[in-house]
Amino acid sequence: MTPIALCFPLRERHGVPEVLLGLKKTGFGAGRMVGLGGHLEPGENAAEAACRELGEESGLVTTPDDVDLAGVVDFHFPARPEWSMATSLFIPRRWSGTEGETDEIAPAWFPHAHLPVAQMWADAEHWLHRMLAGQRQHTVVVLADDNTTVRATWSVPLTDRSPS
Ligand SMILES: Nc1[nH]c(=O)nc2c1ncn2[C@H]1C[C@H](O)[C@@H](COP(=O)(O)OP(=O)(O)OP(=O)(O)O)O1
Repeated sequence: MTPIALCFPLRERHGVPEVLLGLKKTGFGAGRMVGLGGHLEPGENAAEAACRELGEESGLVTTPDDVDLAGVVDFHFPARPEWSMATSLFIPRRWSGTEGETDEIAPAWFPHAHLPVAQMWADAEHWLHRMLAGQRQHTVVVLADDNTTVRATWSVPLTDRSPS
């Protein structure tokens, strides 16, 4: 399983909670709306990677001391095992800067109640809403052989012993 770290800035606009996602323009999952983030670099932990990737993909700046682990999702692609990922989800408590589009991704804010589900991976509904509701869970997603639809998924509360 390749370790991946994602970072989900949250804000409130006119009393409506919003999350920052990004339209992926290149690489794995191009054309989909995803969490900002990516692979860990050698020597990096997941929180460090989440902060670095947030900066590279959106321009927002935060630090590992300012992010909280909000969940873990394992994406299993049995038909393409090399795509399988162990994903740590982080929510930053604070950040600086203004988000902007990069060559890789176009960030955009979405109200929690109006996530762009049609543009997202089909499994996102199984874990993203719960994470946004404050539930810290370890979710396992098994993709079907089309590498797109969901064959199975389950979640357990995140414990200190869950991988991150
Ligand atoms: N089943 C799935 N459900 C989901 O919601 N997001 C998924 C997913 N499978 C992959 N992703 C997302 C998470 C992350 O945003 C992205 C994979 O990480 P990366 O952006 O790192 O990939 P790339 O190879 O394009 O980029 P680099 O890490 O910069 O090399 O795909």
